[in-house]
Amino acid sequence: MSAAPSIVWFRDDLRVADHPALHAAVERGEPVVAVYVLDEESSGIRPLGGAARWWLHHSLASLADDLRELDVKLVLRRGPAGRVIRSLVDETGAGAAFWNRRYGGAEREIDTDLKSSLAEAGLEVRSFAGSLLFEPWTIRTGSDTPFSVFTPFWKACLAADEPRHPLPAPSPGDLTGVGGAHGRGGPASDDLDEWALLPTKPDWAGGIRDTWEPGEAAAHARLQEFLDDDLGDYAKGRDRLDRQVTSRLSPRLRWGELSPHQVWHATRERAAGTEGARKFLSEVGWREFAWHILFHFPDLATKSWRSEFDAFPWPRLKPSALTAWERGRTGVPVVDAAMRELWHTGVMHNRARMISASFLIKNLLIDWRRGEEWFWDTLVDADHANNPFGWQWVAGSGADAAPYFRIFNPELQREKFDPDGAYVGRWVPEYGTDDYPEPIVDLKATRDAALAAYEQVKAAR
Ligand SMILES: Cc1cc2nc3c(=O)[nH]c(=O)nc-3n(C[C@H](O)[C@H](O)[C@H](O)COP(=O)(O)OP(=O)(O)OC[C@H]3O[C@@H](n4cnc5c(N)ncnc54)[C@H](O)[C@@H]3O)c2cc1C
Repeated sequence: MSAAPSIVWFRDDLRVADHPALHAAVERGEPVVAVYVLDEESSGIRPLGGAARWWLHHSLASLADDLRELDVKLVLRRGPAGRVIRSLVDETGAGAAFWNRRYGGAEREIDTDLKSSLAEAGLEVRSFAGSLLFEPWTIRTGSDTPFSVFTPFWKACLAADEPRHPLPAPSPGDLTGVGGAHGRGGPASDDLDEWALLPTKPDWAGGIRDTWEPGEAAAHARLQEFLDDDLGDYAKGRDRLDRQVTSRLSPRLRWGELSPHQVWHATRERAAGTEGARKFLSEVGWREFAWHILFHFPDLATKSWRSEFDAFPWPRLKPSALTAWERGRTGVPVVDAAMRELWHTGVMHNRARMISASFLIKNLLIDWRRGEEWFWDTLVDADHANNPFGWQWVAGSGADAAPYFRIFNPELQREKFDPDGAYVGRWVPEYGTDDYPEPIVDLKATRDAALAAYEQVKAAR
């Protein structure tokens, strides 16, 4: 035995169960250095938004506790990830480095460079599939191209080998940290509090704190609760704004407190063949689809996936309209309810995301990128793929997107999906009183203007 430790680099996989990289370290048998790197410096890395930083803080604290139970200290480091990991290798004399794959463009570049330089230096370096059910390069059309339409994509996924069964969490005694019991003497770590991921002046996170408990244990508890109580209603009830039947697992999947493999198998074991399970897993399939699109089109957050949309004549931005939308003061009640739900809880119901995004793009005629950035900053589940994918889906410029001319009427959406007004009543209690503003735009006139502007996209095709 060489006793040269194994580095396990945690990224968007803040869990100890079904963690293939951690599992590989257990199998290798040497002491483990577990590390998380806050990288806000490498070129092309998108800095996290405020709500995401809040989640990250708490999820890291929870992971550190879980690793401590396994006798391993979570080492926190900050800086360009490639450089940080290389210096940790030098410091610890590591003989191996393991991580679960990332699929964004900049992240892949960092990981590929690092993999080859560490391998050249003689380390055993291995990466694993931990965050997606199907690797993006494995799901291809009959003519060997990536899919651009969801239904055949998901059919191809379902026809592929079933995703692997989740790996167990290591037990106490399976691992030892570098530096003795609980890794106290191991490599130095930053102090999580000093990263200042939590808001202080002002502390706007009260509503988010009341809504969520980040961490792997809470993620599993919610998965079980969803399967017990809500899955049966999911297929019929998932679009209703006034009911809570969706899983609310999106931040768990975003941060990897749960793996999609765990979700897949738990759902199938409980309810395989039911309508609820099929529908729910196909939504998890949309997450796969968004990530596969990002893998093949890394500029998804900034560039139109369908390039003819570059011709869209966005008018000059009216900052007051953008601010009214962000603050939930547009005078359109379902949009305002959605935007206030987002600000207060750090998430928004999927249908509300579609309605509020459509309103921004097609009634306020504001570029989808402005909306995407606001969601990026305010969502606890702000996801590199799902967020820009969702925005481009609504804008019409994305893969398998809603046709541009299909413009949501927020009033009809409210009647259909919040029939008793419970959702609007909860978030916009002053609706119907003199304190509530008049709509900032005329829905019909702005819809017509949006359709007229769209003619230029059609001409560019
Ligand atoms: C404009 C817009 C922006 C969005 N931004 C994000 C984002 O930043 N992060 C994010 O996770 N989702 C995003 N979505 C997708 C979707 O709204 C959320 O995943 C969903 O509302 C999360 O709630 P849930 O966990 O209860 O979903 P459930 O209905 O229980 O679905 C289970 C899981 O499937 C995945 N999923 C469900 N719907 C979608 C979808 N349409 N696209 C991709 N994956 C999906 C999620 O991981 C979700 O947790 C966005 C959608 C739109 C229209």
